[in-house]
Amino acid sequence: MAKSKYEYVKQFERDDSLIPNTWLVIRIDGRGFHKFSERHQFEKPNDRRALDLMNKCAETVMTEIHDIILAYGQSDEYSFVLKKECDLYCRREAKILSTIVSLFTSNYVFLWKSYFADKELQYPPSFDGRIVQYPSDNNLRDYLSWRQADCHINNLYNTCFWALVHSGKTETEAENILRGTLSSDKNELLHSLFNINYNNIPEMYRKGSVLVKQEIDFKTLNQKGVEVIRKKKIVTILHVDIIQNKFWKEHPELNIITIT
Ligand SMILES: Nc1nc2c(ncn2[C@@H]2O[C@H](COP(=O)(O)OP(=O)(O)OP(=O)(O)O)[C@@H](O)[C@H]2O)c(=O)[nH]1
Ligand SMILES: [Mg+2]
Ligand SMILES: [Mg+2]
Repeated sequence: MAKSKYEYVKQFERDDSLIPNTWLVIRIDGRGFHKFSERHQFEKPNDRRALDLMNKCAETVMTEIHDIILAYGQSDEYSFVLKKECDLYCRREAKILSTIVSLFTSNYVFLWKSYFADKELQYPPSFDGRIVQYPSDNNLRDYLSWRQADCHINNLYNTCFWALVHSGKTETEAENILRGTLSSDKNELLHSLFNINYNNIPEMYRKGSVLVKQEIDFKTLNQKGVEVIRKKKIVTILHVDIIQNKFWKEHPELNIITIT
């Protein structure tokens, strides 16, 4: 068929292919979730239902996009890791990013009622997203360590802050008490004032959520009606340390080199 005279407009499109053989990390983050969490009366500092909803959305994304090998989530953010050799959409950045962000967001709205049966969604939430390429396994591990350390620092601070506020301090007073304190001071404050042992707080709040795929055997019937065993990958959720080597050694399928 002859080309239409309009087709030249395709020349204006940019090549946004990501470079080959690099880990791809897609991080999405709730837009204005400070306000969103207030409007929906999320529990402070951690709302289990809100986090469970985030985890379910991530699980759906991971199940749908086969190239995602690992995901890590905390607060209103999720990071998805695509394997180095991934050729999804010929590694075109906009296609990969927009698919993951929209799939996550539509699931968030679609599944809202299953997690918040008693709360109407007040307005449509949105998520931003970016893709970062990491050339080495260590870069990828440092990225994930950075996010998990961020989860820990924020959670320790927020746990102290809301314990102080719930005990009658104003938000300004709580801020002043916590200004300049070290982790050890915060642990001590929780223990001495509120009899809270920080290590007993649920691991999901302290460590965030790690999603991996596990291969399992399942029984099914083939075309002749004979029972056969097939393999399939299911997404498993963990709340574990991903900074130390232990996790990476326990998951050789992720193909991350661990230096002992
Ligand atoms: N109460 C409560 N709030 C939460 C929870 N998880 C996330 N949030 C809120 O979401 C915010 C997420 O932080 P950011 O992503 O840095 O801030 P943001 O308001 O989403 O702003 P942008 O991401 O820049 O659009 C936190 O500061 C909290 O206010 C939760 O479990 N409970
Ligand atoms: Mg946000
Ligand atoms: Mg955030």
